[in-house]
Amino acid sequence: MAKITLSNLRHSYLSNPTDPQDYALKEIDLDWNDGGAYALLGPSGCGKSTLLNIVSGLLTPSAGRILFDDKDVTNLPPDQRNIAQVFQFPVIYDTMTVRENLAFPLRNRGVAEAKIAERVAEIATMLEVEEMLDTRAAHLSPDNKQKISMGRGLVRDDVNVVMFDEPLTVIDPHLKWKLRSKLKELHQRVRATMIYVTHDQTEALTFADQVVVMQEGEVVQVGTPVELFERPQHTFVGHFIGSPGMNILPASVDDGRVIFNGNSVRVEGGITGEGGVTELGVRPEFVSVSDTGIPARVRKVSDVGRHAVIETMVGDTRVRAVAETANFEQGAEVHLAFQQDQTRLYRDGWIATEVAS
Ligand SMILES: Nc1ncnc2c1ncn2[C@@H]1O[C@H](COP(=O)(O)OP(=O)(O)OP(=O)(O)O)[C@@H](O)[C@H]1O
Repeated sequence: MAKITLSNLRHSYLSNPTDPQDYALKEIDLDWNDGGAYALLGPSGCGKSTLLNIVSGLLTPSAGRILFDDKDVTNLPPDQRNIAQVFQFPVIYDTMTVRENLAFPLRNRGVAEAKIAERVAEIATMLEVEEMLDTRAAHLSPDNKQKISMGRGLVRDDVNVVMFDEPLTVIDPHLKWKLRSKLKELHQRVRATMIYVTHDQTEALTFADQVVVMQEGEVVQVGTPVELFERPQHTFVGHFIGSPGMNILPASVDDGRVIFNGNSVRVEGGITGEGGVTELGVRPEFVSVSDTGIPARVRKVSDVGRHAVIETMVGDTRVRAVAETANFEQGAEVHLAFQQDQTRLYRDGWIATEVAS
């Protein structure tokens, strides 16, 4: 397995790009460590597939370099990069048995039969598909087909990286969580460098130790699931991660004080930078409905099981709070309190407060 470095990477599908908007990837600098579990997370069109195709060698970037273990592979074709890929739809041979399918990538490279048998048995045990080994792939359910497709991606132990491109798309929702946790377990066992591409936050946060969040061709944050939740570096991350996402509220800064709808709000620490569009960010989990604080009116209450989401209006701005009970009347006049150490200021989307020391 290898460490992967993306250095000053940019890509445009246009022949004469001039504007930043002409680039599908704007400027990417990333290090993926040997043996790490990474996710590339972002909405449709943010550049995930472009980045994946550059790593696999299907696409040559307009600028920048890709290194595997510090060796420049930017101009190497895909077959010389030694990468395993698992796609959205299962790639298996229907006429072969599961055993033959799993053995295929090894047989193709002339691996000795004894070693193939050993490795196929190992992967089959990990995937819990031993009893299917002699079944023809055509007879498998879609989720089992995708499991075997994953097995084919994992069976070689000499690849630089295993890349998963939205691998759970075809899986029934009630089976998704099973395969999701299976993949996490597989990573812990094989310790290969793995990159998992998805637009689904749950899949990314379950699988990865480090999540790379992308928006409009840019990386907006690289962090652990906890870091992305607790301290979004950009309002996009706050909004995109969490359910419901972070409250992003229009605010102004007046003589060092942050004002939201005429109310002074205390933020986590010192304010940095100047100018720009200023907004407050506070997750619903850190907003409480209380007797004192910012006056608000309850608009809607949704009981979502273990807790309730209280949607309130502060003037014309919607603010959501997570509460233990759904015991609030629609239209009721209430007050909101923001937990100070979880309340941040953003300027032009980027975080502009420091953690209090
Ligand atoms: N072959 C292409 N030619 C021109 N533009 C392209 C091409 N492929 C992608 N793009 C554009 O590049 C940008 C990034 O697309 P990309 O497919 O990498 O995003 P994505 O995050 O993988 O989205 P999705 O999940 O929908 O595949 C988009 O604006 C897209 O329209």
